[in-house]
Order: sequence, then structure tokens, then C-alpha cells
Amino acid sequence: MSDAIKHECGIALLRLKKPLEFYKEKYGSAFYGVQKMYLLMEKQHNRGQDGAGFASIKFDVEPGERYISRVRSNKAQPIQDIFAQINDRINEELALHPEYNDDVQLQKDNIPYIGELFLGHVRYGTFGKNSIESVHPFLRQNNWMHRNLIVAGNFNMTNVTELFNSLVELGQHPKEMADTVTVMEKIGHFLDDEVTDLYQECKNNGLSKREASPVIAEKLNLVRVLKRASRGWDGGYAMAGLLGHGDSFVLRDPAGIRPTYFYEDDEVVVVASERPVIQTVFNVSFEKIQELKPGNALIIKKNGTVSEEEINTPTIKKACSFERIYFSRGSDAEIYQERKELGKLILPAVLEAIENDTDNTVFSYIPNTAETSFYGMIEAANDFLNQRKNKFILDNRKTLTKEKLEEILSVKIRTEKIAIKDAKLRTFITDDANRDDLVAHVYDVTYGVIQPSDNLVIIDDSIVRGTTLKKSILRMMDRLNPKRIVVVSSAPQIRYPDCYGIDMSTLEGFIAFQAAIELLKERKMTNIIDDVYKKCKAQENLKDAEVINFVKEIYNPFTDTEISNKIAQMLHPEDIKAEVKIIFQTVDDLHIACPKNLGDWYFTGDYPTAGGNRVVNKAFINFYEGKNARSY
Ligand SMILES: O=P(O)(O)OC[C@H]1O[C@H](OP(=O)(O)OP(=O)(O)O)[C@H](O)[C@@H]1O
Repeated sequence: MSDAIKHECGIALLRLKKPLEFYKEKYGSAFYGVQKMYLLMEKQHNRGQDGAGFASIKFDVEPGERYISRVRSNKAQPIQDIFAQINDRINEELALHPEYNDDVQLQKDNIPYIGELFLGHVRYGTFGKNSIESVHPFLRQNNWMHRNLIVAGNFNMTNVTELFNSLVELGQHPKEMADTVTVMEKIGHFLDDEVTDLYQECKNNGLSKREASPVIAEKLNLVRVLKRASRGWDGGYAMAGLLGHGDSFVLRDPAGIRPTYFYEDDEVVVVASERPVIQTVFNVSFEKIQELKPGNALIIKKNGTVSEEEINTPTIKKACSFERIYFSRGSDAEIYQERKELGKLILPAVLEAIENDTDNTVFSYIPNTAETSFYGMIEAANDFLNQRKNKFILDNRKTLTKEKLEEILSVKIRTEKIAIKDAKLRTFITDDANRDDLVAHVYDVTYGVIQPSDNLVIIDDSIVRGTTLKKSILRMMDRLNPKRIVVVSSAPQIRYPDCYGIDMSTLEGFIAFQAAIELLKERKMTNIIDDVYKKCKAQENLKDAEVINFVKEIYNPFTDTEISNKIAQMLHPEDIKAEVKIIFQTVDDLHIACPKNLGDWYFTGDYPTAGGNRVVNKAFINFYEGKNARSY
């Protein structure tokens, strides 16, 4: 849908708090950290399948010895690829030097990737530039240990141009405008400043350069660095960084848009984008894992002290609800219940669409994410059926025979596995160039379970562009000859671009937007399109905080149902025989189901940062002027 690198990704940071000998003694290997990193990243492959990167730092090495290692891959199965490279290298060293085998110090001195501090990243890149240079972690190298900076983030800034210009104003000459580089240079600039100030202080106190180094490491104030660096950031982010001497941090945006979870005990500190990842990899319970508060940073000093510090004043929390609907794994205890609830809450609309005829309806789902909401929908359907049975039994209790009772109780909600997904890939996060082809071939269908008199209800987690339906699902379902196909989206209609890390950047990509425009044309209301354009144009040069989202006016004349019906019509391939209905979740019910993640800008147009309104404004101008360009 877009043409630049995005970072809707997963991060993993691990700090080993004990000497490496401890892990060798307790867990049998000083490579414990590397092994845990593999699991932390593999368990987040749902967050990115186009690239993966890993960096490690060894503490307290002698000058002249390497202490930072990094490996990145953009190959197919990038996580496996980087760990194959790491393991090959380790095994090679061990084979060449059998004396390393039981000697942790020799291992640490001579083998790369072994260390005390690790950072991992999985990413999905979109159209075009899935080059190795865009794979995190990024490195800013320096001969001063404290000034080495490694960053990886799950983020998107809406104001990269502005941030870039501020670097230029600081006298810098950045080599590119990519947002990761810009953000890293921002942190790097204030890190340099901090190190210089501390060195000056040491010098004034009569310390030599060499004596100053450990003092700088101890005193380095990451809170100050992060406060100064992130002052102008407008976006959603979970930004993780390592400094060469061993400090590390993870900073979350003030609205808590992007997720960050952490866990600490006396052996490790670990941070990941998803909670169950930490639960599984370190075998810890739900309650022991904390969510990093919006606007805060987790600071892990080299000396092992860990603190959560406020960096930016939190705004109203608007954690991304799309994480709950689709992006995160459904194994999180809360997300699992939330997805089920989404399925339950939409059942009344489904019953209406099938005229309560559950006997002649087969319920199913589009794999994989929607499976959980399907369970919720079926629980609610069973409740509905039980009520019907109860009523019949009570109404007829005087005349009911054993046979009739058995007949009534034998009626069930019919569920089948209709759509089968052949590849274990997520099509949504596959780059644009390959997506259409993948969508068209990834699904298969089960024959022989649908009767021509049946309704087929099929739930998906979201309908964004409608490609999955149009290019694949509807035609396949129609081959089964149902009377009617009811497609259910557990998410509301996606109407506005995301600019905080989920790659949905152009308005015309959304089937809901296309439907609204179609309706305006049909009803001879295209003046609204022109008016919105004029209003958008007029505020092009306003400050972000002054910009209003006028694109809402495109949708205002229509009810949700009118737009849903139009979508059904537009996605209906001509050669399909069945009647097609499409039902979307309401925003109110979404909030009931996912009460902690109220970020809903892609559904409502209510952006949690000022930059969001600028982005939607720009997206509409691009649409109107026919420019296939990004809006941020
Ligand atoms: O309307 P569209 O633009 O086609 O996008 C929506 C589809 O993309 C996702 O599937 P994906 O294959 O990424 O993942 P899943 O197997 O986890 O459901 C999602 O589950 C929808 O099926």
C-alpha cells in the first residue's frame, strides 16, 4: 500500500545481570543469552517476516578487543538465517579451539556474539526497499565506548522532515533522511553532549582521560539524553538502545501507542513487544510482567540498576487497538479474551443477516488470526440456540415426548473449517510487490460440507483493502454453492491512514474509503469531495496542532451500514452466484471488547498526536491530486 520502509516490528532486549560463568554453571552454557534471544525473536515472528537483526555487547573488554557484534538478514526466514550465522561462527571457533569449550573467559575473549547485553529486532518492510541497510539494529560507531549507540525500534514518526531539519540546524550533515537514522542521530547528538560535559567535569577534577572513562559510564544520565533527544518526536514508538559501555534503554511514546513489556529478576532484565513472549521464554507468570508506562523509559545501567523514568509527560493513553485485533499473537491472556469478546459482540448483527436461521448456517473463519474471535462468536451462537431450545421446551412442557426432546437437543450450531491457509505467512505484512499474488494462492477450501440452502458465515479479523476477500476468499466460498455468504469483520471499517507503525498510509487503499467516494458519486454529492480538498489545502501550512481532520466529512453523510453494503457490492466479483453481505464491528463494541487499547484513529479519524491530522490531511490531498505518494 505504500512505498517506504516501515517499522511495525518486534523488539527484544536482554540484559544478563550475573557474570557469564553463572549461566554456564546453572544452565550449562555461557551462550544462554544468545539462546534466549533466538526464542524471544522467534516468538515474535508474527511482527515481521522480512528482516531480522541482532546485536550484542561484551562488558569490560580490554582496549583493542572487539566488544560489539551485529548480524542482520533480509533473506527468506531471516530469524533462522541470523541464528544460523551466529551458531556457525560459534561452532567454528569452538571446533578450531577445543580449549575454549569449558572456559567461559576464553569464550568471551575470543568468540563474537557472546556477551551480557543483547538487542534483537524483527521487521516487516513494504514495497521496494527491503534492503539490508534498512534492517535494524542501526549502529553509530565511535572510538569512545560511551558514544557507541545501537538502536532498534518498533516505531514511526510523523515528522521526520522536521526532525531531519533540526539536525541540520544543529550543524549536522546526516547522510540520509530515513527516520531510524534521524532518530538515532538525535539520540547520538545528545549522548555526545552528555559525554563531553561529563568528561569536562572529570578533567576539572583532575582525572586523566583513561580515569574519566569509568566515571562517565557511572554518571552518564540517560534520562537527560532521552528527554532532550525525544523532545520533538511525534509518533508511536518503542525505541530500544544500547550504549557501547553497557547502559541500555527502551523508551515508549507518550500515548502508549506501541506496546512494550518487561520483566526483571536477579538474573535477567528482558523487554519485548509482547507479554506472552516473555512468559514463555522465561517461564514466568502473567502478573510478573509489567507494561512500560507511556512516556517512560526503562533504563538499565551497566552496573545493573534498573529504573523506570518519566521522559515525556504522558498524554491520554491511546494504545493501538489493531495490536489486539490482529497484530499481536493471540496467546496473550488478555488478548485472547478480547478477541473472543469481539466475536461475541458481533453475533447479533450476524443473526440479523441470516434471519436467525442458525439451522441452515455454517459458521467458519479465515485463518489464522480470526480463529479466536470465531470461538467467541460460536459461544454466543450456542447461547442463542440454547435460549431457543429452552423457550421451546418451556412452551411445550406439557406435551413434550422423549423423542421430541432428543430431537431438539440434538440441534447444534454448525461449524466447519472451510478456509485453509497453506502458507504460514502473514499476507498483510508481506511487501506490496508480492502481496496480491500471495493472497490469491495462499488459501484453499474444504468441499462437501455446505448445502445450497445454507448461509455461510465467515469471520475475519479485519478487512482493510479487501484484497483477501476479492482476490481469493469470496470466489472460493462461492464454489461451495451457498445461498448467501456473510463476511464478518471483527474490526470496524478502516477509514483513515495509520501513521504510527502499522503500514496503512494511503486513503484510496482502503475499501471503506473507496466505498464512501463511490456513494458520494452515486448520490451526486461530489461537491463534498471538492470541499474537503479545499479545506485540506487551506490548512497545508498550518502548525500540526491547528490542523483539523476534515476527511471525516467524506463519511459523515452515510451510516455504517450504507458503507458496509457498498463495500459488499464493490468486493463482489461479477461471476459470483451467492448473495454477499458484509458486517463490521462497531467502534463502541470494539472499546467494550478491548478496554485498555482505546487507540482507534484508523476507524474514527481521532489521532492521538497532532501529526496524525497533518498526515490524514496530506493523504487526502495526495488522493485528490492523484499522487501515489506517502502522506508522512
Ligand atoms: O483486506 P486486506 O487488505 O486483504 O487485509 C486483511 C487481511 O490480512 C490479514 O491476514 P494475514 O494473512 O496477514 O494474517 P493471519 O493469517 O494472521 O490472519 C488479516 O487477517 C485479513 O485476512
